[in-house]
Amino acid sequence: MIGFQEVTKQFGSTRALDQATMVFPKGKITGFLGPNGSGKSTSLKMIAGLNRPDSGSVLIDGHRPSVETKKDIAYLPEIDHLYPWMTIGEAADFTKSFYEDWDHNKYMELMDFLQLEPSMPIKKISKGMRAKAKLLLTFSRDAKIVLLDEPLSGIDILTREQIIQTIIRDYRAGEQSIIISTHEIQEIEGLIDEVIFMDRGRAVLQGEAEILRSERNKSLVELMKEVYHHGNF
Ligand SMILES: Nc1ncnc2c1ncn2[C@@H]1O[C@H](COP(=O)(O)OP(=O)(O)OP(=O)(O)O)[C@@H](O)[C@H]1O
Repeated sequence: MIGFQEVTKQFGSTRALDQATMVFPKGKITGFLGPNGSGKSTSLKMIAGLNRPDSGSVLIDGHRPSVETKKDIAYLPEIDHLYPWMTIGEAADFTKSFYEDWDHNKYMELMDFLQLEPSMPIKKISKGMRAKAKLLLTFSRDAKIVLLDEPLSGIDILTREQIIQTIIRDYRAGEQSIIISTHEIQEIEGLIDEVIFMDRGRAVLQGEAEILRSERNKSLVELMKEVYHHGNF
């Protein structure tokens, strides 16, 4: 379980997180939803150990983010972080050198499934292919925690479908925790067990997707519209 307890993070005059309290349950897929600037990327970076709270605490199975917790986390950032001068195969070798949980068989299978080739130069491939290459590197590890920051953003519909299938393909329910940040809930509604809605640096609604749907008799898309258009629920 990953828990945020009253976490605040300020960048200059911008409060990215404002006493955010939320729980990402273990072994589940959590949809981490919210408009631009609501604090999703800041939260994921905090779990990945790339930034620290100004106040409050973040605990991953009871431990503060550290070099040790990083070993169990596969993080797919929103930005295009692949080195353009590498081929996909070189980027894979580079990633592999950092992590003990690299699974070569999974890498080969996913490469085939995503219709990528190790010899493809990153600077020459399309945006959709780069998104798939990022996913390939993330899911070729057997990480206990997978953080996907906007994995579908700016990607065409067929590639989106492939990305969703990749997420479902090897997911180890109960063992692996996946957090997917997005503002496009439609694509992931069928995939997620849990949901957290962020607004202005706070988690404003969270819970099991199925329970929220039945309690409120609404789809998550409708619920999202209600949360963000009226600001109360
Ligand atoms: N390193 C930084 N320096 C300055 N401001 C930052 C930094 N990182 C985030 N912010 C600001 O903090 C706020 C929250 O940003 P964050 O990226 O966490 O939101 P988000 O929900 O992920 O949004 P998006 O969907 O646009 O990525 C924004 O106003 C953003 O501009």
